[in-house]
Amino acid sequence: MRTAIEDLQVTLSGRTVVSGVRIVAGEGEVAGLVGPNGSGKSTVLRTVYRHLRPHAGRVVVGDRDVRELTAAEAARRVAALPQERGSDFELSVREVVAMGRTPYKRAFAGDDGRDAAVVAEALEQVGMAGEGRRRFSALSGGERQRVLLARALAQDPSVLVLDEPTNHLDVRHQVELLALLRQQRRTTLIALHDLNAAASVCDRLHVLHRGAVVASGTPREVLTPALLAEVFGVRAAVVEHPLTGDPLIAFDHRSPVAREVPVA
Ligand SMILES: Nc1ncnc2c1ncn2[C@@H]1O[C@H](COP(=O)(O)OP(=O)(O)OP(=O)(O)O)[C@@H](O)[C@H]1O
Repeated sequence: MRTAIEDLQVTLSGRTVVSGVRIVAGEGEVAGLVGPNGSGKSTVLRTVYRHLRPHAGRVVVGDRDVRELTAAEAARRVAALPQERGSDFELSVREVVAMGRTPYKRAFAGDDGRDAAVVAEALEQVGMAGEGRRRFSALSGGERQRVLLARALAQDPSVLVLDEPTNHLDVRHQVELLALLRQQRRTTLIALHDLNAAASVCDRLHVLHRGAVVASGTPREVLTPALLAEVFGVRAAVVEHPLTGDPLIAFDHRSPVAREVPVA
């Protein structure tokens, strides 16, 4: 479902943390939010999954402002893998993933066969089939993350919101997760620190810097050496990936550029 973040402003503890943010993710598009620490990526995503209320502006999913939806309607439209990930569920893996089916249930209804099939498929997609009986609290950080992604997939949302989903994942699971997102063709908003991963998985990138969007476009348009120097304070060459043809950023780990260069 098309998702539009319109002129968003968020104020936290009296401080304007993001302002004037406009981001549109078209139907089926993977829209990436990238930017340095503290640039506002999580804050923007939190307004999409209604963890934060905007001070001004709005988030429109399909034809509805997310603030006007009931909790169940919102949960059927938007599922999130937030940065703050619970670890204290005294539940099994399967029970955690089954929580994703809640917005489809009537009060006191039990699991039906379809719910069980959706849960099983979601676990399969994240490579956790066969782990359903394990205690969630006994999993490693990366395993928990995959289970929470399965919960979001089981929610079968129109829009998926992922905040740093590759944190904690080993390289194989990073690659698998990104491939899964590409296959899904589901409208997705994703914050990523790994710019090469962002270049390979995102249709469009939106670069946040000090709470504002300073560039939007395809990865090729956006990820230029000049932008990497200005926004991220790094020296890098952008070449073509020899296997995929995607932009590939080769960082110069020996010499950062001066920070605090004003952005045009
Ligand atoms: N409750 C709060 N009160 C005041 N300031 C806050 C609060 N929560 C976050 N901030 C500030 O808002 C700014 C944006 O934070 P946010 O978490 O959105 O950035 P981010 O781009 O996701 O960062 P990171 O890459 O480090 O995860 C930061 O300067 C942060 O310190």
